[in-house]
Amino acid sequence: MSWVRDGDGLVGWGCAARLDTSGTERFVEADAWWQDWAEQVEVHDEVGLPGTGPVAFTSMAFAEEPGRSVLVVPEVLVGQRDGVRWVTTVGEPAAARPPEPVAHPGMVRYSDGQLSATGYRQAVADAVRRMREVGDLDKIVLAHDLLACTSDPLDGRFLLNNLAARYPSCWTFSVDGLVGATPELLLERTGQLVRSRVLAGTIWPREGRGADELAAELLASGKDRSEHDYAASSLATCLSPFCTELTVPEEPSVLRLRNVMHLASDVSGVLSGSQATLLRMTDAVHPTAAVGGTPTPQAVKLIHELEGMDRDRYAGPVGWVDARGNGEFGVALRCAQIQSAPEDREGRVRLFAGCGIVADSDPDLEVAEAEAKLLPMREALEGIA
Ligand SMILES: C=C(O[C@H]1C=CC=C(C(=O)O)[C@@H]1O)C(=O)O
Repeated sequence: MSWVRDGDGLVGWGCAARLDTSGTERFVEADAWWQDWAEQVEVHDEVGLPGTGPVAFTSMAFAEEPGRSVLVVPEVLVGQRDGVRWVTTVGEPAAARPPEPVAHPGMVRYSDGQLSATGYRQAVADAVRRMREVGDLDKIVLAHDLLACTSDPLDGRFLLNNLAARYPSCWTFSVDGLVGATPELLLERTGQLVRSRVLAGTIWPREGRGADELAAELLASGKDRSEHDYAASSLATCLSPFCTELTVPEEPSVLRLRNVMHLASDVSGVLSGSQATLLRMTDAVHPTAAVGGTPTPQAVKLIHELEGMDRDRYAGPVGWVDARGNGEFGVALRCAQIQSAPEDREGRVRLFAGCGIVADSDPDLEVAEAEAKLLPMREALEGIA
């Protein structure tokens, strides 16, 4: 299990406690379980920072149905934050074995997942037609998947090392086989402060175009600005009832990554005295219009109809919570679900990528954008340095 950004973060192993849950009440159940569990343990914490003491790595399903959500409390946790390092153990962990060396997964073969690129193009075209003809939807985020098989066993650490090296500003995560490097922070809580990095609106490298030129084009694109505004306002609307102050930038900035650039809004707030926990607040803001759409209920319903696939935990909240209520949740993007067991002779993994669609989206460009968003995971699998 891990959650690492720029070398800081948490890495855990072993399982001291675990909850599997699903359905509409998954966040409520997860929250109650974690609070109960944390109340019953005796904690000796000499460090007192966010992420010290017991921590539950968390990965929630995107949708109410189907989907499974999981919380895992590792037996051993190693943390680092601003030059401070710590180790947390829960109970009497089994004697540590020296870690196995990380092996290359060999050759990679790709095949269609539950929704092929052609099916995805059609789903986007259908959504655009519906937006233009019916007019009950302003934005929808549609995704598709891709299967990859590796000729040798697949070790999640191989992917994590590559992602963390190539995308240091992203949050590189691994929870129960869901591995990725997300640039999008759904919600971070540190004491009474909350923070979010909303992303929506994307441009990707094109022949003969410099980075500054691309960034300027993205900022000037009305289509991307409207995609972004829906996402930022969905987050702000759902978060503001919990806050006495909430600051949303008037204009987005550009986040530059090696595969894509995004319009970004860094939102920050101060919580009111309410007892809302991070998991309850996450329940309130998920799914933002960066992964759902506007209005949310119509968009989520149409996602199910048009994609016809199970997103599982892709685009759901992923991260960690500690026993004091601090924690970080990213949006599980640029990720893959490892389906093979570590002892399997071949690896099997399901990759995901999606795009925000508005009435003037072009289905061919959305297919190309999803390709660009699949690159980090494909290159990590192929071991491209
Ligand atoms: C849904 C994804 O990206 C979201 C986050 C950033 C930009 C997005 C966009 O421009 O469409 C998406 O809203 C994904 O990477 O699968």
